[in-house]
Amino acid sequence: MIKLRGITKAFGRNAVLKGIDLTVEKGEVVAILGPSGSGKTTLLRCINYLEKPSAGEISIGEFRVQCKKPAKKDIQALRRKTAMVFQQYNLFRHKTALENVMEGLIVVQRLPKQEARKRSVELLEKVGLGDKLDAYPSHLSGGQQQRVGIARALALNPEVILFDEPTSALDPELVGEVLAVIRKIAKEGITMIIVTHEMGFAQDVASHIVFMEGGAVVEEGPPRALFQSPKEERTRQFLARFTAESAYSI
Ligand SMILES: Nc1ncnc2c1ncn2[C@@H]1O[C@H](COP(=O)(O)OP(=O)(O)OP(=O)(O)O)[C@@H](O)[C@H]1O
Repeated sequence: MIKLRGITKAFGRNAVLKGIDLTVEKGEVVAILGPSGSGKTTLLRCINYLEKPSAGEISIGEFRVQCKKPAKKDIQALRRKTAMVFQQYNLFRHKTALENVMEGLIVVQRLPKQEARKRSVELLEKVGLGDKLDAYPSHLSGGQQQRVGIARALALNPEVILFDEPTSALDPELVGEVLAVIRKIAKEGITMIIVTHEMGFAQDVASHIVFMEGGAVVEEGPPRALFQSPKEERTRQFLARFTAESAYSI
């Protein structure tokens, strides 16, 4: 189980996270929704210390970090327990798909090269890229690069995978293939926190939805309740805006 308590983050005078509490059960898929600038990405980045929270506490199982004064070893441990899938993929440009996935297994998990290779091939096959092992990122579509990013995150065998708007950099026709892979691994019981603007996907895949605005959690609950009968006016307005926009784009 993952527990965030009182996560606070400011950039200068801009208070971006105002004491976030969140509990994610093992195997749960949590989608974080909210308007642009509400702090969704910052929250995700705080969970694996790509951003340093100003205050709060992060627990993953028995492991606990006090964010104000974390020990260096605790930050390293936190990073090993969490893997991030980035909006812009963040692959090594000069490494092949296979080498990108192997990297974490060799450097972080210290697996022997042959073992790392075998596991990476399996993971790339799992995300449908068994025929692209030796391709460099520049020869892969955005959707394929993101699937390498997902294989790389899975390779680390983390307690939770953090997805930061995994499809928002993709051309519309490539979104489906990435969402299909995320759907597939969600069914395997991997704990995930997904920041997304894909409402249909969130509704479909997530077991729990969190709606954020202005650096705070406004409302959270199961998808059905939150989408069909939101309690808060701000959630209602946000969802109504999205529904109107998608109707317009059709
Ligand atoms: N590195 C940074 N330095 C200064 N301000 C930042 C930094 N990163 C984010 N912010 C600010 O924090 C606020 C929240 O940004 P964040 O990216 O977390 O929002 P978001 O909800 O993920 O938005 P979007 O849906 O547009 O990605 C914004 O006001 C943003 O300008």
